[in-house]
Amino acid sequence: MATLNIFSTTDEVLTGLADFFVQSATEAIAERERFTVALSGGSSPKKLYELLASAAYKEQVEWDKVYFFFGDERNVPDTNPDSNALMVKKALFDPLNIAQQQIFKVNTLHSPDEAAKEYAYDIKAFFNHQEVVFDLVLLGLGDNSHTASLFPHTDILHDISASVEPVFLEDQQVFRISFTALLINQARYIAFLVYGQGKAEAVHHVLEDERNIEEYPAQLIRTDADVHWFLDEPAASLIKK
Ligand SMILES: O=C1O[C@H](COP(=O)(O)O)[C@@H](O)[C@H](O)[C@H]1O
Repeated sequence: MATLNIFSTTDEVLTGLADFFVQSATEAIAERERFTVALSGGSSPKKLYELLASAAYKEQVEWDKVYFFFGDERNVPDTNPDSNALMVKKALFDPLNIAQQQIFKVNTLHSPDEAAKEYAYDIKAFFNHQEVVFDLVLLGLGDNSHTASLFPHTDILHDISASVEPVFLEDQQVFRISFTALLINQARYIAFLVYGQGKAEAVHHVLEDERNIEEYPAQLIRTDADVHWFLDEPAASLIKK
């Protein structure tokens, strides 16, 4: 069973996850002298990144030993307001002066297919072509139960490689580039950040409904105790068990 951490307020959720990030980083650096983390995008995590860059947290992590990746990216230039890379640059990388060689971004100047292949290669090369095991993968949850860019009824849900793939979203007529579920599931720790009443139904479907990955893709993510959900009470309000 995944570990559920439920807090009263959004600020408490963010602090809970920031503390978990620090703990995971400290453990990884002590054991392997580096911390590899795949970041999530979208609307929810910006506040987490700002918190990690704040005075309260910035001295708690050896940032020069942290290597950053992106679990998914929009197929837009990294100057576009929709870019996950731009959001993280403003919220985390620039305030902490993270060196470019610690940041592994998707090259969205290439076609989605090429960008995904190139990113998969860069990741494998970073891990010396051994099994890719991130220390931590951060995830969000869309109100349609997508996570990373594993969207309902897309081909990537059936991908059986631990890799990076392009995803076409028919309803929006846009591409994204995303880790596959298998790549995410190889991580040491996985943490979901989910807050707000608007996410309550998705949380219930993913954690408690019958398995239906076409409708609830986040059910593809493993559910052992090293998968930590950080929720506020509104987002957790439809959890029955
Ligand atoms: O894991 C992720 O989830 C979000 C959905 O989060 P939201 O806060 O925007 O609702 C997703 O779109 C994002 O790209 C991804 O990394």
